[in-house]
Amino acid sequence: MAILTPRLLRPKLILLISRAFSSPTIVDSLKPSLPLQLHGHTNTKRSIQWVFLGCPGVGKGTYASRLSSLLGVPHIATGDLVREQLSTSTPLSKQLSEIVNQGKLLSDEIIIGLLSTRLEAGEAKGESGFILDGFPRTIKQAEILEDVTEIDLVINLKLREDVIVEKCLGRRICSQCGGNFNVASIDIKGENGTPGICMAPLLPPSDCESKLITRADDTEEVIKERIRIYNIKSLPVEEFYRSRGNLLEFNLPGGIPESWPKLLQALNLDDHDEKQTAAA
Ligand SMILES: Nc1ncnc2c1ncn2[C@@H]1O[C@H](COP(=O)(O)OP(=O)(O)O)[C@@H](O)[C@H]1O
Repeated sequence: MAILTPRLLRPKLILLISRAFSSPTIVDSLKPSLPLQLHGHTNTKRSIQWVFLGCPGVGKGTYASRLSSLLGVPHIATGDLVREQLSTSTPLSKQLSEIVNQGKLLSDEIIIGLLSTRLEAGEAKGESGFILDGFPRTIKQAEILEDVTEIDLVINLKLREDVIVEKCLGRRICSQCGGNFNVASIDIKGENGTPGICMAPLLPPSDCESKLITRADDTEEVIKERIRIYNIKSLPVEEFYRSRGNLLEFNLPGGIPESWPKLLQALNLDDHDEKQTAAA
C-alpha cells in the first residue's frame, strides 16, 4: 500500500473517484424513490454515492451491506480495509494495530491511502458508485471527500449508548468465512417515557460456531474510548452534513427485523425491496 502525503492525497483521490464513478447509473432508476433531492447534483449520469455515519457498533456495516446488495453498489468499509491490513504481518500492520487496539483513529493519510488502493482495485473490476461505511470520520476527511466528489445522501444511525456497548461486546466474526454475528441479547424495558428496546442475537450457522473470534478492539475499555473519540472527532461530521442538508437521521427501533423495513421506508426503497424479492 502506498502511503500518501497530504499534498498527494487530493489529486490521487480526485483521479480515482472521477474515473471510477463516472459510469452508468442506477441513481436514475431510483431517483423518484430517493428520500432527498440529490444535493446540488447536476450530473445524474452516475451511480449512488452514499455515506453511513454512526457510533462504533451501531450497525453501519449491517445496514450498509444490506443496501449494497439491494442496490448493487459496492459497500466500502474502512474498518474492513484496516483489518485486512492488520492481518498481514508487516511493520506497518504492527504500528496500525497499536493505534486501533487503543480505540484511536488512524491518520487521515493512512486511511485515504487504504481507501485509494481499494478504489483502484474496484475501478479495475468496473465498479460504480459506493456506500461508504466508517469514512469520513473527521472533518478533514469530510472536506477531502467533498472536494473530490458529491455525496448524495448521508444516513446517520442512532442508538442509545448503553445498547451500543452491549452490542459491541456481543460482536463475533467467523474466522473462516468472515461473517459478522452478534451474541448479545438486548431487552431493555422502557421507563419514564423512554422507549424500551429489544434486539435478538444474530447467531451464526452451526458451521461457523466453533470459529468465532472477537475483535481485539471490542473490549469494554476500548469500546468506551472509541465512543469518546467518536463524540470528539466524528460528531462534528454529522453537523457538517446536516448543514449541507443531506443528512438522514435514523433512530434504530430495534434489531434487524424491526429496523430494516423501517429504514427502507425512510429511504423510499420499500417498493424496490419487494421488486427484488419478487424477481429472486
Ligand atoms: N475513517 C477512519 N479514520 C481513521 N481511522 C479509521 C477510519 N476507519 C476505520 N478506522 C480505524 O479502524 C478501526 C476499526 O474501524 P471500524 O470497524 O469502522 O470500527 P467501529 O466498529 O468502531 O465503527 C477504528 O477504530 C479506527 O482505528
